[in-house]
Amino acid sequence: MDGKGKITVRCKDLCKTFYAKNRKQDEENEVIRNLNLEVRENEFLVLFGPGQCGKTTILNLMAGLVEPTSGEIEVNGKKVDGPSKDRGMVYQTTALFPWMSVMKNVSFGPRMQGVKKAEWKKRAQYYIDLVGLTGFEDSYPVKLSGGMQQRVGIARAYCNDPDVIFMDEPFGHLDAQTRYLMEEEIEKICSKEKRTVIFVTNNVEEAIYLADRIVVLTDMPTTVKKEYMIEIPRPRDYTSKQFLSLREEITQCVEISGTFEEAGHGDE
Ligand SMILES: Nc1ncnc2c1ncn2[C@@H]1O[C@H](COP(=O)(O)OP(=O)(O)OP(=O)(O)O)[C@@H](O)[C@H]1O
Repeated sequence: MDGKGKITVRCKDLCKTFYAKNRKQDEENEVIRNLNLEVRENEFLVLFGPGQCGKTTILNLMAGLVEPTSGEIEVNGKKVDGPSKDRGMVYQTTALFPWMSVMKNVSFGPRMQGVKKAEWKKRAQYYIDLVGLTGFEDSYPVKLSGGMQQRVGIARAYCNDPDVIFMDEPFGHLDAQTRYLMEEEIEKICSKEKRTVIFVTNNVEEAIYLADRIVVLTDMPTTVKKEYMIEIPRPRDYTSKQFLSLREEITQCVEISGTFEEAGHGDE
């Protein structure tokens, strides 16, 4: 990244408070406070922060699934005011349609838009091949491993041809081995199919392995704490000196946020 280029996503003074009514009183949960963020075209941006700081809420706001309390979000210069096919989502649990084959799951978006069969089949096959699932077109999700299901979820997001893809801890439920494999896979896919990706993870190694830039978030109410441009050449070596020293620095940056001190006094 050279810091130039078109901005795909812009969050300006973004705030989100959830209000819940309980029997005794109205409760407020201020999750995001004045978050400012710009994400450039084809950038792989990782949101990294303490547990429960509001990472998923930020993605949901950008995806138009949740409304901000104040502030604005723009995608390609257009105000976000609801979900759109220009914004794809890959979830932690795959959220596939269990009654649909891999082909039908991947092609779901184009089919819903009325794209002709020959075209959606071609497009879906391209992404099925890209994620390494050639031969599994007619399989159903239940027959696939967790890693394979995530591949379907990724192919489905790409097949809709979005401008930006949000990935919410997509490998969080996978075993360590599969997770490493998927990190390599997603890197290959992203270098072949350039897209703006905003990726949430709690795993510092995953963040450094994948990111062009890591945005470290504060505790709740969350905002940007610090940003790191990751300029280590790809594919990255988890054991290199540069990787390890960055891991140390970013881990400390998150720990200093006070999560752990507060956790110690949680029951007082
Ligand atoms: N729809 C909602 N209604 C009320 N509160 C919500 C809602 N969605 C999220 N929250 C609250 O927002 C806070 C942040 O949750 P969120 O899931 O965004 O954090 P996170 O950083 O993604 O968590 P994790 O580290 O577990 O992935 C939590 O206190 C949660 O209870």
